[in-house]
Amino acid sequence: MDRPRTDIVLGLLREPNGRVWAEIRPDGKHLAGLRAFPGGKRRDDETLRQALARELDEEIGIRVRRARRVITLNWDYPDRRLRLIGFEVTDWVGVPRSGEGQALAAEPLDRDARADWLAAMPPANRGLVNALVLPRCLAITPPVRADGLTGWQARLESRLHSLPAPMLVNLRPGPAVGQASVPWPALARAVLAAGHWPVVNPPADRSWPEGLDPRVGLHLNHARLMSMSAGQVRDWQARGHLVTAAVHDQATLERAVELAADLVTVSPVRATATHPGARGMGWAAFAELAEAAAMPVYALGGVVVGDLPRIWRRGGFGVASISAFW
Ligand SMILES: Nc1nc2c([nH]c(=O)n2[C@@H]2O[C@H](COP(=O)(O)OP(=O)(O)OP(=O)(O)O)[C@@H](O)[C@H]2O)c(=O)[nH]1
Repeated sequence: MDRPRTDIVLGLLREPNGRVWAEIRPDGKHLAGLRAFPGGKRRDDETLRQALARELDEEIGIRVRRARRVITLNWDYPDRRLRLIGFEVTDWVGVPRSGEGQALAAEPLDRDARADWLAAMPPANRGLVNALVLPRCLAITPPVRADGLTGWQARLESRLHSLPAPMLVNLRPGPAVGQASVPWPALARAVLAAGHWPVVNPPADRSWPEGLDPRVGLHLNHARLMSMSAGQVRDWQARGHLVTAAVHDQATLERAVELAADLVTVSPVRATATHPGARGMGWAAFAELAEAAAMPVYALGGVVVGDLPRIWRRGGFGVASISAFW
């Protein structure tokens, strides 16, 4: 039988100016020399929040006043099986200071600083960093209609300015238009100019991100998720691209975890008008997939922004939709 997981509570302390506190793991400890969030093991007699309060008091001398759980992820090291529980802490008493001799500093963390943080932290922390920078809403564009790409692009550009920024915007003109005719760089620029975070579907030749703005994310649909090599995905991520993936079941989730996708959509949660005939998996199945994920999970399929509290209760992170946003 698998060894039980050890719960690790982590404080993601965010200052009002957007800086986030992190320490350098001290010599002699697991992951020594890497940047890490303050926190540690939950004791058997503690709740998660009690453990968070104790760890942050002991380690950096602060008293937590407001914290919300933003992500939980399972991570296996060769010698230990962990469950990392990240709490975003936005109000506390005291100034964080090193209580255990570790270097401690608050650094900016936003979309542009994301890649530097990921490079400095252990791979396990990718999901935690992403949970601090990703918007909760992912708007997927509807496909091109009878009026063609020009009408679609005009509708997109006008809508972008009325969507509350920032959002993730997944550009999907759909199969009716040839990849070659889609003006991807111009579309991505329009999304960026409106303050959002563009995500595109790379064509099959896979060499495409050459020269692409690193702020543009790349989406792996089912076919790409199953065929893409981990090395290719790592290469995109090393250039700063966010990599998103479509998950429908345990097998596709395992593949997304293997490729270390930055976020996944899980669908269809409910039956939707855009995919007639597809039955929703329901919230219990969604929760099971969210629990096994190592990255932020967006519910997709018949969900709306008002479902966010329900999504959070089931271990999800955000909401993805076509019809809720267009
Ligand atoms: N504090 C902290 N630990 C992390 C992070 N990411 C991550 O994988 N871990 C792992 O989570 C565990 C944290 O537990 P800990 O800090 O109480 O454990 P430790 O090994 O330092 O102390 P120990 O000597 O009591 O075993 C370690 O195995 C650590 O490598 C992180 O961002 N912060």
